Amino acid sequence: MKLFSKEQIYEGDRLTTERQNISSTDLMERAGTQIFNWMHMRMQGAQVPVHVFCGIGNNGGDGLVLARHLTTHGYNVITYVVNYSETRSKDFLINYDRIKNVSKDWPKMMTNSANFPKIHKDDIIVDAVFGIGLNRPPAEWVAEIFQKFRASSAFTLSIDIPSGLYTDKAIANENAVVHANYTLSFQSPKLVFFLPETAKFTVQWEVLDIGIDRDYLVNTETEAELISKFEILPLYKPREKFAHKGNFGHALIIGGSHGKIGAVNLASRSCLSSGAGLVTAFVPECGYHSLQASIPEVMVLTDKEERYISDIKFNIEPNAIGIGIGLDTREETMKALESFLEINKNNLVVDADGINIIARKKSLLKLLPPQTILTPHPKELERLIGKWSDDFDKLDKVKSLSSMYNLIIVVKGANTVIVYKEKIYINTTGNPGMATAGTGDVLTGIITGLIAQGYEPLPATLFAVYIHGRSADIAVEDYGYQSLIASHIIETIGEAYIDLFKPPEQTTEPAQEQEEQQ
Ligand SMILES: NC(=O)C1=CN([C@@H]2O[C@H](COP(=O)(O)OP(=O)(O)OC[C@H]3O[C@@H](n4cnc5c(N)ncnc54)[C@H](O)[C@@H]3O)[C@@H](O)[C@H]2O)[C@H](O)CC1
Ligand SMILES: [K+]
Repeated sequence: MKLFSKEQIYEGDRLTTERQNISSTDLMERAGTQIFNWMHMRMQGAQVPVHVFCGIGNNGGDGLVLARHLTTHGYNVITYVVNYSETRSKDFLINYDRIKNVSKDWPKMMTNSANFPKIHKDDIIVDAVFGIGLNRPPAEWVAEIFQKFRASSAFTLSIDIPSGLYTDKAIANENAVVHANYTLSFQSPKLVFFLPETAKFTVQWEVLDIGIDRDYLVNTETEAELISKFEILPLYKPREKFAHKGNFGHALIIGGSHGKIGAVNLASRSCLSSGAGLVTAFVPECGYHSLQASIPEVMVLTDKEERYISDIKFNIEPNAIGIGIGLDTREETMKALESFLEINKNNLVVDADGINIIARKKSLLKLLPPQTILTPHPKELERLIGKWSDDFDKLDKVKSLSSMYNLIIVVKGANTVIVYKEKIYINTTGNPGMATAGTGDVLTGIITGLIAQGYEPLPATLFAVYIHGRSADIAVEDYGYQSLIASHIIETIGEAYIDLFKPPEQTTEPAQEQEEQQ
């Protein structure tokens, strides 16, 4: 799913009104009506007090449309105008007039936080104060209103975006943002719903279709994209009946040191389970027996050193190499990695200590082959790009590193982000159970396995991150967050593949909602 920028959304609105020959007021009517339909379907006329807080821009206009429909359908609705500016938008004003026609209770004007109403915890708050047009911090008294929303504990539904969030920059003050239980976002979710510092401001989100011009939506390239089954399925490479193991490549996993052979075990097993035809592990001598005994399918080559890797030499011709897991960063191993990179021409996936070594010696970056994949966790990323001031600064830094060295960078986290040059992909699978030892090794194995069997580096990375998270989502149903371990994720890779071909669960749209949309 494309994540449109603020500018692209405004342009989409403009083109839609032009091509569908409707006014911006009509478009706002659609937007507000969609929110109403959503609520009406769930509330079925319940007389819970609904407090609709409207700003003075178009987000506030949407709120007024909603409040009008709630009123005419007999709901218990109280409307407020958070009058943070006298520069009201045209469509706000039109809808301000319209609501006065349907109710004797005109919207209550708020110019400070002192006259904030009493809101019971079982009431509903609709937040239509700021939309995507926020361009500077809200006034202190407006922030106080947001804090009172939160203090009331009432269910808070934000329209389009929790008020106080920008679409394209970091917030300055967490207290000046609405904490939404649910956000109904028009046409596309906003990037900030997925970034670590701002994801918490909405517990859930949903996209409402307001009929923006199809051609525009299809043909507009976005900087960010959300990756779910819909995007992943077309990347899948089907297998032919007469295929044999030689068709699916040879993957090499290089890593391990005394006490960290398990990392290589995990990566090699996940590499096999992702579908690589052959997998060889290259480890220090001490890893030989445990690997041979625990994974009979994997071939093992060893370094001359017993406890660490000192010289990476092998007589096979792999199609992809995953390197760095459990590697250690001692001097001898650093030298070995450097010598290896100087002659290597193979597709590479670099993880863990492989990244730490490169972070210590940045000149190694230019030895990485084109479209090498780096899979840092937050600390490794910081060693690589330095400290960042906020999520947007982090993305900028990652993008420039990616562009400068032609790298695919997997920024691991709750919503793993894959960056390639100027483009960012946000994964939607995975769960908190994955915050446990070895899950990164499993990911490295899957990416390496996919490249070995013929996936190009970028599709391999997107596919792997998705499958890795999906496997964990399947496994967590049996194990729960606490007891999920990396090995479980490997066991369910097969189910994650099968799941790709299951039809999506049916979402039954009640007829009533459909009718209202027309
Ligand atoms: N396709 C769609 O998604 C549609 C969305 N709609 C809704 O319109 C808003 C965006 O409306 P806009 O008027 O541009 O912005 P806001 O409502 O967020 O209004 C803010 C308004 O106030 C000014 N401003 C910005 N920051 C501040 C501040 N800190 N203090 C005071 N004033 C501020 C700014 O100049 C704006 O004018 C979108 O989110 C949707 O809800 C349409 O209804 C239909 C199509
Ligand atoms: K809002």
